[in-house]
Amino acid sequence: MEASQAQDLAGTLTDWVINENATAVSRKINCKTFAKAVTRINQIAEIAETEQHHPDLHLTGYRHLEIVLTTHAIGGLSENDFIVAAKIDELLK
Ligand SMILES: C[C@H](O)[C@H](O)[C@H]1CNC2=NC(N)=NC(=O)C2=N1
Repeated sequence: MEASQAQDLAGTLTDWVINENATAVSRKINCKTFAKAVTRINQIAEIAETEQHHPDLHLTGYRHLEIVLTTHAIGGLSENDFIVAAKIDELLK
């Protein structure tokens, strides 16, 4: 999709940031424990498998999870990224 459309959609997702060239959106969550972070990863994996659209998940500092969504097939953002982002937001709220 066009960068301007991606920026508009990203603007509706308050907890996500869009990168400079509008090719990815990301959200960071701080979990209380390593085990809770791994539970989140598994819940997000289930959404990804259902949607057949998969985020990059970075678990660092043992309990800080960054979720990055981009559509690898096009090297940019697609509607699928925003669908998965909304489902992750629903999970986390
Ligand atoms: C066939 C299969 O659905 C595709 O290869 C999917 C799988 N999940 C994917 N996830 C993401 N983020 N980008 C893709 O291009 C992608 N491709």
